[in-house]
Order: sequence, then C-alpha cells, then structure tokens
Amino acid sequence: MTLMLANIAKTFPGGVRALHSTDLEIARGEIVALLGPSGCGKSTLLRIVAGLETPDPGARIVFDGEDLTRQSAETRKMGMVFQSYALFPNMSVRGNIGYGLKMQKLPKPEIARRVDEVIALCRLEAYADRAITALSGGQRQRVALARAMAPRPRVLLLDEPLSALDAALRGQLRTELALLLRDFGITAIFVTHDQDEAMAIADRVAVMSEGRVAQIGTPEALYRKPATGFVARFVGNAMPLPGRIEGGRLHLRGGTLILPKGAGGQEVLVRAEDIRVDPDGPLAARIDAVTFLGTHYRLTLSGAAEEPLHALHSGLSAPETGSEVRLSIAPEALLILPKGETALCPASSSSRIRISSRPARWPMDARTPPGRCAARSIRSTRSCRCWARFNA
Ligand SMILES: Nc1ncnc2c1ncn2[C@@H]1O[C@H](COP(=O)(O)OP(=O)(O)OP(=O)(O)O)[C@@H](O)[C@H]1O
Repeated sequence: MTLMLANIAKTFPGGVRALHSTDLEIARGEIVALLGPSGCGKSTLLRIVAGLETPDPGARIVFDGEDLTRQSAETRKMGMVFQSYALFPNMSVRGNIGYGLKMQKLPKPEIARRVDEVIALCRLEAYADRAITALSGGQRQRVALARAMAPRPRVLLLDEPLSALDAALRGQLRTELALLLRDFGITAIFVTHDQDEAMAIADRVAVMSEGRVAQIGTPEALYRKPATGFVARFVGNAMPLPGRIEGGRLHLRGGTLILPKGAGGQEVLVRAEDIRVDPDGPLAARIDAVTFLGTHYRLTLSGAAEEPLHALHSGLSAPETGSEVRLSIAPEALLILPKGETALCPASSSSRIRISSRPARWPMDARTPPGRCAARSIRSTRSCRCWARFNA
C-alpha cells in the first residue's frame, strides 16, 4: 500500500463531529474519489491528509512505511489543487508552475527542466509565457494541476477541482483530467459532490454520508450493487418504491410487482432507465410530464407509487401528457436494500474501509447473510450480532 490512513476522525471545537473514525488504504497510482453531499466530511478528510487540519488523537497517516502523522503540510510532500485554483495572478504560467520549485531552492536549470516537463504533459506550451489573467477557466485549472505536479508530490489531493467551471467545460475537462492523472501515474484523492465526475475520473469511489464512508468500490460496483438506499439514491438517482412486501411481492398504489427470489432488504428502489411503458405491465400510472432530452424522453409518472416516478423512454415519439399507461419493471432491476443512511452497524462508531487494488470485500452486497457485520467484515469474517440486529 502507498498511503494508509488509520482511525482518522475529526471533532471541531463546539463538538461538530465532521468525520467518524475512518480507515483508508490507497494503492500506488490509484485514483480515489470522495463523493457525497455537502457537509458529509469530504474536505475535512482531504485536509487532514494534506496536513491542513489536525485529526482527533489516535490517527495515523503512513506513506510507504513513513509515518507522516506529525509532519507539517510542507514536509508531507503532497500536491494540492483547489476549486479556486489559488494561482498568483501577477505571475506568468511558467512563474506559477515554477514557484514551488523555487521555494525548494532547486538549481535554476533543474527548475526550468521540470517546468518544461509539466508544461508539455499538461499541453500548456502555447500559454507558457502568458499572464494568468489572460487564460480561460479550463486553462487556469490545467496550470493549477501543472503547478501541483511540478514538485513531484507523493500524492495529489484535489478539492472540487472542476466545480468553478461551467457545465460544458466541466464535462470536457473531466475526461482530460482523468487522462492527465493516469499519464502522471500519480496516486490521487479527489473530492467532489458530482457523481458523474467521480465515476469518470476515479478507479474507486468512496460515497460519504454524515462523516462516514457509506460504501466504497469501483464506479460500476457502486452503481450495480449499492449497499444501501442512500448509495443507490446518490449514485444513479434510484427512486424509492415504498409499499407492502408480502410473499415475494411488492404491493404499490398502482399495482403489484414481483420481487427477485431471496430478496432480503427492507427498502425497494428503482432507476428511471428500468421502468418501461408496457401495455401488459402490472402498474397503472398517469403521464404528468414529458421532457424531450435529445436522445430520449423523460417521463414524469404519478399514481404508480406514493411519490412521482421518472422513466426514460426512447423512440421517435413518447406517450402524451395526461395519458393513462401501464408500466413494467423487471424483478432483477429492483434494488432491495437495507434501510438507513449507511450500511454501518449502529453499534460500531467507525467506518473501516479498504481501498486497494484488490476487490473490496466491504461493504456487503445485498446477498450478504444477516449475521455478518458490515462494519467489521473487512478485517475478519467473524459474524457479528450487531449487524444482525441492524438488519432485522
Ligand atoms: N472549521 C470548522 N469548524 C466547525 N465545523 C466545521 C469546520 N469545518 C467544517 N465544519 C463542519 O464539518 C462538517 C463537514 O465539513 P466538510 O467541509 O468536510 O464537508 P464537505 O463534505 O467537504 O462539504 P462541501 O461539499 O460543502 O464542501 C460540516 O458539518 C461542516 O459544517
């Protein structure tokens, strides 16, 4: 493991528990996104790794066997890229990129060589001698990345690096950033509240909620096997289908759905792309709105469940607003998950998470038998009665 974070927690003066005890292990060259709603503790965790915030007693931060916990931000040799770029407006691109190297008192030829190297990698040759104020937002962000990379940091930490840009540019730079980070081969942690950004850039995504990691995994694993309703809602906008579960069926306002065999959770959710308009479908609904989105239509449906549902409809035309339709949802498309914000056992106060190149064993997927503690199963396979209680 390159970076090992153990027992990282943060209580701010006044008692705000921004981060519960969290363990992370990050492999060399791995890119990990911390994804979650505002206030869930993403930036606090990142700032603790950077050395800009002091964790609660008992934390350990180790890089390649070297204990960094008590080292200052300067000696940790971590690169940082902020949302606001934090560039010096009175300096040229080259001056900004070389600034950190100058502070390290490297010889001039070495500075020039390293600056040229990152300028080429970040494709900034055409702007190297321009003033920062003469650059677009996307170009400034590339300069910020080049400046962070020039001192050859051990780990790159990025705090919402694209959120100051408009939506179109963000989409474009997302791909560019993912490619650049892989070209650098750097180990990186980046914070975002944008699920598309996290999924496009990271090898693994840690979904955070209320100061804990709710689930960690590859983007695909999070989407296909969310551990809780919270993760399903946050990654892929799954919609809850509250109803009566009885005899392998889910009874909703508009009809009855068959549940997949052996489903054991308490909350049923579905994604818009899994709801079909189907004359033979078991659910009755009314079309309240139809929105044309270019490649498909987005239907807003009432009457099928307690809350309005959305469905994606492809084809050359869509059903009309106000029409009565039938809907079907394949049993295997239903997500049946434990209730609650996170999959953690309430008796446990820590989020023990492993980020590594090996497949994550935590959290459990929907098939994990009751009796295993989601919080503890990473470290051992011992069964835990508190998880059984939580799952009951
Ligand atoms: N200096 C501070 N003093 C007291 N509370 C703080 C401080 N900094 C952060 N917090 C609180 O800690 C919690 C986590 O904050 P943090 O900035 O880590 O969240 P975040 O997930 O990064 O949010 P955002 O996406 O809005 O930046 C929040 O409730 C926040 O109000």
